[in-house]
Amino acid sequence: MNTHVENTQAAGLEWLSDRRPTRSIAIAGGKGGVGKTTVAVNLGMALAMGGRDVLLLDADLGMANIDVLLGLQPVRHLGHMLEGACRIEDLVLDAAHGLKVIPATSGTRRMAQLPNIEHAAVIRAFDEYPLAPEYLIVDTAAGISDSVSMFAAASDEVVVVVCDEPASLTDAYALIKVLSREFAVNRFRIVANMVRHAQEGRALFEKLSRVTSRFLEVSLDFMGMVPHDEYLRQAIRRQAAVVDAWPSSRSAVGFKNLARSVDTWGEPEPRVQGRIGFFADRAHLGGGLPL
Ligand SMILES: Nc1ncnc2c1ncn2[C@@H]1O[C@H](COP(=O)(O)OP(=O)(O)OP(=O)(O)O)[C@@H](O)[C@H]1O
Repeated sequence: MNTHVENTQAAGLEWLSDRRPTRSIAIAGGKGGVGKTTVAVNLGMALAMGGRDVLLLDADLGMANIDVLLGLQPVRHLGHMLEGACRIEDLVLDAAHGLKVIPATSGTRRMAQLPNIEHAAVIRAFDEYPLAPEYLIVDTAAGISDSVSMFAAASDEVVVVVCDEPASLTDAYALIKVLSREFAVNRFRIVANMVRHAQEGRALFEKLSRVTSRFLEVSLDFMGMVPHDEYLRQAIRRQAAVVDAWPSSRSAVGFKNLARSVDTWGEPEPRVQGRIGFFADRAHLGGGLPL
């Protein structure tokens, strides 16, 4: 049996169909610590275990930690590419199940405070990326800095992670407001993380929806929820994604459901004219997605 089929069956993710054109998905949240990186890593890994070709970009520049979470040892990071020392494809690391990772760096003030022209250079670098993945998952930083806004606005989809804390909802609202008013992003997918029971996830989504529908011209879709799960911490200690280390745990099941939902999304919204985007030069990929 080939590895691709084995991975899919082992993960209980038999949704596979034909190869997809590239879709970029930013994972954001406003507030720190709501689980953006956890969602990015496990969603990426679940899709990879389902046989999808996934590239995970650590865009939490300056406080990056995807490499640590997945036990990878980067030699170079995005800073080296910006200095012209290497190309974007030279940064790619191989994680389990074929998941590919582009690391950033941690503890570097220059990377945390890049000017917008360099954020744009990171996004444009993907135009030259030789093998377009089916999914590019972009883990963004906390807050509503220019970096977060630019990476989110450059993606086909924006996933907003929330949890049951008042500051999480107010920060998620602030992020959605900035992205809609200043960057014309008008569709958001909401993930409720660390939920204690199913009603809590829905209730969080509905609370956020009520406020956005009153004050903003945006559409919010409930993407799903991930339970609070101690196995996640154990997976972190093992430097592995929980979907890989404990595929039957509560959180792993939640992440796999998120991955299934991603794989059923329809066409992305057409890109706003003139805005830079990941894989904007997609004509050569034959994907036929609107630019
Ligand atoms: N569903 C969950 N169950 C239990 N713990 C979780 C869950 N999701 C995230 N965590 C834990 O919460 C902490 C914060 O998660 P994470 O680093 O993914 O958040 P973040 O939003 O990316 O943070 P930052 O804003 O600092 O980048 C981590 O210790 C993580 O293991």
